[in-house]
Amino acid sequence: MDRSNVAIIGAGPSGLTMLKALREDGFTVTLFERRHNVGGLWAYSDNPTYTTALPVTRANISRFTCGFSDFPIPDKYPTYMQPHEFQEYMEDYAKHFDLLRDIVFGATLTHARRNDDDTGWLLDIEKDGKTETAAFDRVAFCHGYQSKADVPTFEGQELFEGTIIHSQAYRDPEQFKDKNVVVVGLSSTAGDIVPTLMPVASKVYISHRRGAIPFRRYRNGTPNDLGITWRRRQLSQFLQRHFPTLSRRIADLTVAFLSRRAFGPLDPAWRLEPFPSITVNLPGSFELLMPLLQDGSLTSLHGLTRFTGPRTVEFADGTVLGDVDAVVLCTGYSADWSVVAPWIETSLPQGASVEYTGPEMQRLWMNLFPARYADSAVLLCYSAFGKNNGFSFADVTAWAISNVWRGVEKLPARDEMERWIDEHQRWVAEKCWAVDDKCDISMVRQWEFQGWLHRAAGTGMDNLGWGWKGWVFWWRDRKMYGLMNDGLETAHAFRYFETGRRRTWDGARDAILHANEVVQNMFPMKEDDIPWPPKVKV
Ligand SMILES: Cc1cc2nc3c(=O)[nH]c(=O)nc-3n(C[C@H](O)[C@H](O)[C@H](O)COP(=O)(O)OP(=O)(O)OC[C@H]3O[C@@H](n4cnc5c(N)ncnc54)[C@H](O)[C@@H]3O)c2cc1C
Repeated sequence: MDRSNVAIIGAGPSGLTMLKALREDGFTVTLFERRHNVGGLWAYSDNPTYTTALPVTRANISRFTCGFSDFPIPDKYPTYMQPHEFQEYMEDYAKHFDLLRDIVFGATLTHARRNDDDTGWLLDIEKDGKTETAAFDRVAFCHGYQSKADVPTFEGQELFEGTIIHSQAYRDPEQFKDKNVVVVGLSSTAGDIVPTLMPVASKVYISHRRGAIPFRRYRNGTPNDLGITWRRRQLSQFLQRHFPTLSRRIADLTVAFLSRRAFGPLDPAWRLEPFPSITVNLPGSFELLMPLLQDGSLTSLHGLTRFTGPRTVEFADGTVLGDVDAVVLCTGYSADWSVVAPWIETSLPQGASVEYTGPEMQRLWMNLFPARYADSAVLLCYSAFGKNNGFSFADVTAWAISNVWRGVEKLPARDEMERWIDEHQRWVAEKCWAVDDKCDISMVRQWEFQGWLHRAAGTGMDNLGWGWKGWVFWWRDRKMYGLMNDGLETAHAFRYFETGRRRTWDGARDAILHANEVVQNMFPMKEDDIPWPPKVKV
């Protein structure tokens, strides 16, 4: 195969599935990972510059819908997995498919550039203190869309003599023993960190500019994500496409209703409301944080505006705290573009009907391919908000990319991709900025993205549901038709539909049946039997 020598950066779920898919399709692949193990941010690291899930973090989707497509998550794991369990699962996945032989651990990509005749890539890889340059035909950048800490700067920050750290560097609450701590940002990360601070710190405040949707993992004794089926997903995409305002309204009202029902009345003093729109902001995992607001031990404050002295902090409503020892910034992450900075193109949206004041956006077709180098580079660090569940998204994306590079799936011409990017950026600006001024700019139009993804990947899932081929499948295998459309949305479905196709996995049917059976036997649980969180006060 021509141009078959591919480098992959990062051994998280995206990089692992990319390695597997490309190797199966005949590419020669080398994966560079700066950590010493697989698992991405689920592999705990002490390095304060690496994003890491904390031991207290729990997955926000259940194990039934988030695994790899041909490697079921074993029943020994809890419904909502912990980081070390995900890491172990990925380790087992890598061993099972013999992926480790193509991975170079402890190897950091510092710089990627085109070679002199513009036919391939030169990668500077640092390992054991030495940097060497390696040449590749193609590169898949899977180094994480949450690899860089978003660190705001505040007026008067230089006056402050306490500690200011970003959540990326937060590991041990003991450093905050007996301190007064302000946590900035009301996010899932704050939802993880605040409860670890409470037992050791003297006083903890949470400062936030806007509300947030509190998310509870179980509803009526059943994991929330089990309510999402392939058919409902398609219906929601249809509504989003043809009736965007109505669909946003329905989604927001439903979420507001469910959040209030899950946590009881929300005190205005917590300032969780007004909720941001779920269509541009994900809900927060606050199950451990909510009881702290409810019993008054955690105080909600307006957005932090400036520092005015060695320990003095001022907030948007004029509140001043004069005894602050530390500020923990839970202000989010973005992709680290520094390694690709010299050649990745960025731009501001042009011609949008709203004033866009956000950052420049990377110019990527489908949030994946730089139009100029679509045949030799892909960046999985821009995510696709509202994507398929968990790791199966990485799986399906890897198949689509491999098909493109094998020449099985054709991409549009470059100028068409550029036009799509212009229009996409306008859409993001209008969708986000009309609703909120801080939202995930990695969104894609799901009806368009999912259609392309599944067609390009050859899963056959784009034909399920109401389409003609879906009815043929209904005729052929009614039980599976029902389970794949209206049952659990398992990753294995992506390997079943087009029996006999390249990606079909013989174990898919049994895995789908088994997962549906387990779920039916396990749920709904009685309120007292729900294992996580330990107890929710309502
Ligand atoms: C705290 C937290 C909780 C989350 N919870 C969930 C959840 O519950 N469910 C869910 O689906 N998603 C969750 N996510 C999203 C998470 O990003 C994905 O689950 C997933 O880890 C993304 O996979 P990835 O392979 O794209 O990136 P990552 O997991 O970030 O992996 C990227 C890898 O690239 C390596 N790398 C980075 N730069 C370089 C370099 N220059 N050279 C070499 N290697 C490099 C990193 O060391 C890392 O191993 C969470 C994210 C965070 C931060």
